[in-house]
Amino acid sequence: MSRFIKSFGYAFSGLGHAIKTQLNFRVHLLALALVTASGYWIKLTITEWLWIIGAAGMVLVTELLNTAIEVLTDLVSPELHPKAKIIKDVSAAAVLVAALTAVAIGLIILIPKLLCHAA
Ligand SMILES: Nc1ncnc2c1ncn2[C@@H]1O[C@H](COP(=O)(O)OP(=O)(O)OP(=O)(O)O)[C@@H](O)[C@H]1O
Repeated sequence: MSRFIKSFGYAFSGLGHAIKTQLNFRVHLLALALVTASGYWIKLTITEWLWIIGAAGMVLVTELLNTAIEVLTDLVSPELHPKAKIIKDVSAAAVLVAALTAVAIGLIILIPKLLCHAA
């Protein structure tokens, strides 16, 4: 049981590292806070919340994996290397695709509801 609890500690330590070192991760958390506040204000349905949670989770997970991949790349290839560049660029592209998908989902859900609310 204590090993199980310890593994949570390691995971939270990783989360703390990403929050401390990754500006993008903090920006994603801020965006999530804003979407959550707007979601409460415009009273999203359960289905709409599920889409928002799924999209946000996908962005945060890819950002965490990107952070891990960057650190691993720096560890195994401290010197500049064309393959290290590809690894980091493709990993960053994964975050970009996840973020663009989340923005599209967010806009499709939020814009019509915000317009209805404002009218
Ligand atoms: N070892 C390397 N060899 C070749 N190109 C690299 C290497 N390290 C970084 N690069 C290039 O520089 C870009 C930025 O690298 P960097 O390590 O600063 O990543 P980053 O995304 O800015 O990380 P962070 O979010 O931690 O600032 C990479 O996407 C890659 O194109």
